[in-house]
Amino acid sequence: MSVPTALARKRIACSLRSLNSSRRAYQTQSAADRNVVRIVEVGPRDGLQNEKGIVPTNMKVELINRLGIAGLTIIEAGSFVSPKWVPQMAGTAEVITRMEKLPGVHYPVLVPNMKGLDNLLELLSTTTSQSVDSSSAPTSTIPPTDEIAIFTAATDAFCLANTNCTIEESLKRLAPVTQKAREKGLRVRGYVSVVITCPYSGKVDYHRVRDVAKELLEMGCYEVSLGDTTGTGNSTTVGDMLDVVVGVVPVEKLAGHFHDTFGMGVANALTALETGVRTLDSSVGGLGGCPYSPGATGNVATEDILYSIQNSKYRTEKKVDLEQLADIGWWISEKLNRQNASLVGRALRARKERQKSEKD
Ligand SMILES: CC(C)(COP(=O)([O-])OP(=O)([O-])OC[C@H]1O[C@@H](n2cnc3c(N)ncnc32)[C@H](O)[C@@H]1OP(=O)([O-])[O-])[C@@H](O)C(=O)NCCC(=O)NCCSC(=O)C[C@@](C)(O)CC(=O)[O-]
Repeated sequence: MSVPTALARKRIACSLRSLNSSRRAYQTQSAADRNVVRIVEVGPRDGLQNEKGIVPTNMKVELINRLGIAGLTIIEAGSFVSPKWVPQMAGTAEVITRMEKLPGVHYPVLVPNMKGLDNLLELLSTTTSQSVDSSSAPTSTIPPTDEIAIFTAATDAFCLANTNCTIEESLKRLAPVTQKAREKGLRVRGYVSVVITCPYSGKVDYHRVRDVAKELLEMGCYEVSLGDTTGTGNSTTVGDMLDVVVGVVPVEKLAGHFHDTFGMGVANALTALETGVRTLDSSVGGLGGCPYSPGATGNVATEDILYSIQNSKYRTEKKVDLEQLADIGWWISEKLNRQNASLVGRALRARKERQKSEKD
């Protein structure tokens, strides 16, 4: 057996420390808490950013409002990115100003650089939206958002295509953004894209995923979402990737973000849950795709994730009305003239129609 080098010994010690701290945090939670799954609904952002046409602001606002009423508590509302790069997100300032801000619901927005953060901060300094309780009149003013999401990738090729800079440059760009956002009281979430395969450079080195995720956490992100942007992962590759990452990054700080290109989204989400991940990103009706990941389809559908954990040990913190969510999936799919990509949404509608025709 070979003797580990000093660097390897340091890495092992570091992994053990991280595992022990994860284990301690895990042991202090009750079994019920451990099985609470946070859903981050990304439909209004990841879902709509890839649409061919421009989605009207009214429709975006209605989508966000309906998702909140259905019980979702984290709804990614849009992006403060360059409209030259992603024109579909150009109206985000108006969207987050006009949406109904439900108490207890968070509405993060994507920010790629200091310009995006400054634009958001300017908006926050001048705007507050009404806190609306469905049972009463507006009660107080709450800022439209309390959270940003920054994003980078596990390959330089994707990072360049998506944000015009290498991973290293993006981390340098994002560090002061994170610091300033935190100083202004905003929470910061991080994304690492292409954690399984890259559309430009192929198979991804999972150690790179691990190192970038670690840097984002050290920078000040409270959580890092691992994106299978191309949707090529399966239970084995996602499990292998998580094994590498979780050796160094505490599992409770990770989220899974699975695109459903090969129909593996639910399987990958369940693999992530079994590994200890408790936050999953998904989009209603399986909307979406990344403009810089050719051929990739939308995120795994929120309806499919919720159905997959029904009658299991897992539950969401707040009850989400699955029937209502499925109706939203149908509504937005029809409005966008696209196929509803949620199999659960389709099955629920078919059942409803059968029941109706049996009654008639
Ligand atoms: C990062 C940049 C800006 C660099 O793009 P760049 O061209 O290098 O930037 P620049 O600084 O040279 O600016 C170019 C122009 O954009 C303007 N600009 C510059 N920044 C902003 C801003 N924030 N807001 C508004 N305008 C901005 C800037 O003012 C300038 O305007 P001009 O002087 O030519 O008129 C660009 O590449 C960009 O915006 N990229 C975003 C791409 C994107 O949104 N991709 C999708 C989101 S990531 C994703 O979907 C993956 C994820 C998160 O879901 C996880 C997964 O599935 O993997």
